[in-house]
Amino acid sequence: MTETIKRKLSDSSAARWTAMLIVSFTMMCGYFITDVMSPLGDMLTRSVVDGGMGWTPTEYGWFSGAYSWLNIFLLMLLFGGIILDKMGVRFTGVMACGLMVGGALLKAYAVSPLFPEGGMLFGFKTQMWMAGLGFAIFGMGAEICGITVSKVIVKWFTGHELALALGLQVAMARLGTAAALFFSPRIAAAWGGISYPVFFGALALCIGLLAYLVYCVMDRRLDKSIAAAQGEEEEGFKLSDIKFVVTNKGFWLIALLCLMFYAGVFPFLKFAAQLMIYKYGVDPVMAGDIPAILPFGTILLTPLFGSLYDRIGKGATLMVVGAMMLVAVHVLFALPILNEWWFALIVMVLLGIAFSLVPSAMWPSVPKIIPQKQLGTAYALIFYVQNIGLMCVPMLIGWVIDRYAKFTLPDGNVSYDFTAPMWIFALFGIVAVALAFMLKAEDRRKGYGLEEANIRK
Ligand SMILES: C[C@H](NC(=O)[C@@H](N)CCCCN)C(=O)O
Repeated sequence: MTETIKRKLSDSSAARWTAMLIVSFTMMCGYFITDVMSPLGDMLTRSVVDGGMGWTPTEYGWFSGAYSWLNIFLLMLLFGGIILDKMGVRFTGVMACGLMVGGALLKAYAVSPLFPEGGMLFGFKTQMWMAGLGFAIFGMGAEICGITVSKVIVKWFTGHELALALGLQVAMARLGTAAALFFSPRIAAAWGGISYPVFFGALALCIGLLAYLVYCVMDRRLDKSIAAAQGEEEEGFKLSDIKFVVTNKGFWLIALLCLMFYAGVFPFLKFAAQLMIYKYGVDPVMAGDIPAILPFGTILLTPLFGSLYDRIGKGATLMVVGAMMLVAVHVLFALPILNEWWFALIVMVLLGIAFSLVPSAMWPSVPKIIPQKQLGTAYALIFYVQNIGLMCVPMLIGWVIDRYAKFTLPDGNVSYDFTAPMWIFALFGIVAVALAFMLKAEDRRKGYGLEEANIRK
């Protein structure tokens, strides 16, 4: 009797790369909105007479951390992970996109002239609270979308070019960040308002939502082909899965490394434009251009390192090297040397390399530690831990700037000295290095295979 070997849709390379491109496009639009305000920090914190919005650095720090409010306090990321493992990627992805669009629109409204200015609540401007609420709703959608997209890629690429695909997805997301850093101040200056780049991003996100709906059709077909090839459905999520994940030491080392490493990158990006203006003398309209090098560099390097990991392994080593480079970068930014734009550019390129090494190895390492059935929960828990840093670090840095970095020049203008904030960022890097070494040792003990190639020969 001849047995027919049924192929899954994911065995077709055209189908899996198309799926990857579609979901990555949606994520890219999300990343645009995440950083759309980062190069506008100076505009927000300038006084109203100088054409700014008069926010304090502390308010700007709170607003930047608002991305994680609901994820942390309402445990939305954890619920998102459970919803993902229970309801699947189609329902969860569409829900997440809807939240992103709604949140982005609320944020744009809050910083537009339509919002009544002047109110105060708990010592902060109501405008900041409203923009923060929009950003918090958006952040909930963005993080749930992030874990969904990771799961989609693992679903299509396991046994194939997993790290390369995850690397390319991250690269496209970084393109969204780079576009935000580069275009946002230009759109705001050309159209005469901070809300315009945010409205533009919300529109792009609507297209991202439509793209995800197209992906849903592909996903349904993939599920049918999996059922035909395997003859049975995968077992669903159980609450005991959370216990399985949180009792795994390797999982905690990755989660804490993620917290510390990303605390030194994403929150830094929120203040990088101001660092360029006040330490390196860059013109405010071009202040986002040097930080934009960071995501641009990662666009090429993340897939490159991902493919290296796929073919020759060394995932834990890549994370150790990346974390060490993060420390070097922040120390160079902190030291009172070479306050020239070209030096800032070189250091930013180094940060781009570090920011490619760690993510390209970290995200494909999670499925080596946690089985696919619990992957949604595992990614959600890692993002949850990471969000603690994404919320607290901008608040801390904003407060440190207000308290220790702000000074008045002889001509009466306000200026900032970024030495203290940069040493704080370097400290996060040092802890990340220690964690990366511990993960490497744990891998040797438990045999997760982090140093092994991903592609099965
Ligand atoms: C893939 C990974 N994503 C995340 O870390 C998200 N939790 C945070 C997204 C914040 C966007 N500025 C990454 O981007 O490396």
